[in-house]
Amino acid sequence: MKLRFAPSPTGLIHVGNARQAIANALYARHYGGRFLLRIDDTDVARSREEYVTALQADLQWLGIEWDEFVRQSDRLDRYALAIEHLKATGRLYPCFESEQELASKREARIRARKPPIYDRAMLKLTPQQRAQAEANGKVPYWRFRLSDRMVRWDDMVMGESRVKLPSISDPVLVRADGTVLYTLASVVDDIETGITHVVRGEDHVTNTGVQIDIAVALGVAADHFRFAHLPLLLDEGGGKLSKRFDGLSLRSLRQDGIEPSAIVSYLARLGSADDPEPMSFAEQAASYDLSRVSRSAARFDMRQLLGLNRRIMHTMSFEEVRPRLPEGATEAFWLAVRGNVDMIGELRHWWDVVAGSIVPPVMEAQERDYLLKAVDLLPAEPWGPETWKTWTTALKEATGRTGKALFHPLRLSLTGEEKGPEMRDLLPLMGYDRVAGRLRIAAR
Ligand SMILES: Nc1ncnc2c1ncn2[C@@H]1O[C@H](COP(=O)(O)OP(=O)(O)OP(=O)(O)O)[C@@H](O)[C@H]1O
Repeated sequence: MKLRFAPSPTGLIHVGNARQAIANALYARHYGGRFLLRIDDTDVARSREEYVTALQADLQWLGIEWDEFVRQSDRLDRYALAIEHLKATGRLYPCFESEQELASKREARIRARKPPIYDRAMLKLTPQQRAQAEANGKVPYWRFRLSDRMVRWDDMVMGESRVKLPSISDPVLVRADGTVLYTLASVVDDIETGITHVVRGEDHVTNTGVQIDIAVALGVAADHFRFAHLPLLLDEGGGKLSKRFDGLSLRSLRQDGIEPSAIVSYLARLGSADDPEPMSFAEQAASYDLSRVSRSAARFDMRQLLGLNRRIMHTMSFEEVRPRLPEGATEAFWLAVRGNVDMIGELRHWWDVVAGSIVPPVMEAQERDYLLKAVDLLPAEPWGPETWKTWTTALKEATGRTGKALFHPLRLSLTGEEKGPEMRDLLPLMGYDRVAGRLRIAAR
């Protein structure tokens, strides 16, 4: 068994792409198969080397390892051989129509209430007409003559699937400049690199019909590959994700401080019958089941991802996170805050709360005396976990305040936040001078 993830290096990969990478890698690991990373860079105008580097780094960050690596741009000679074969067997035919001619033919067909597919006019070209076109300086591009049949396959996610080839235009597989299109390159690669299972997005369903036909023309059986098409992942507003908009790229989630295992755990189970659970890659692989993925589109839910992230962070040791903590942050700080933040990015603020400075909150005038009293009653250092209790008990006795009236003005003055980690843990980290100073500022 061998699977592959085949992104085009045309932008930073997003959570939708990552969902496919994860599905392929987990399925391969689950069955002890191999996993190949293929860079689909036949579109020279849009492919960029920096995105190849970025996507490898992003996948490695997720914990995805590949057994083999190939690039389509290194395999052009293989495609040339396949092109020769398809020409020799009459499946590729030269075309000379311009974009404009094709557009007006399409309009004419729509007006005549016919499906706007290519009319195969060039199939009827005589050798003389072709020679004439070439003598006039025209260079052909090449279309693949699709079979007149229905292609069927048993999709591992979508179930019984079919594509009616006669209702699709014969696809262009070779451009006039001789470059190959993805549709052909992908089939040649899948055959020659020994891919057995093609797991990809639902946007490829029609492609699959065409590619099965091409694969058969290249000499393999119609059921040579098993296919799984996962529904596309939509953004929170129900829109399509794109490599061109950075919003849900792995890079931006990483910069926000989301844990890679939260992303893998979330995407592995998204749209499936099983709730996402924080697990390592190996644990995910052990329980991975493609047949439990739903056929309907899944929507990315940031709150669910953050919920998982929070659970994962809660169990992380100081040693694990140390390199990503603000400079100088101690283990006591990590233990105090880790259960109260959704992502590492939020720690900067809490470090400023205990060791730096914060924007002073605006307090109600009637809290003034209370806050000054709180300064008076601050216990002398050294402070420990019991200091908060000792202090607030003394304040309660001196002022008669209880509950929210007792605690809330203190938390707000000292942290600038309504909620957050336990004050019991934060107070000793802040120290007498910072606490007294903040209370005095808040009382102004
Ligand atoms: N929103 C999405 N949800 C799930 N899978 C997706 C989504 N968008 C793309 N994919 C899948 O990601 C894989 C990599 O494809 P590809 O690199 O062509 O992505 P793409 O985002 O469609 O790229 P481009 O925008 O450059 O065409 C394919 O299996 C594709 O089906």
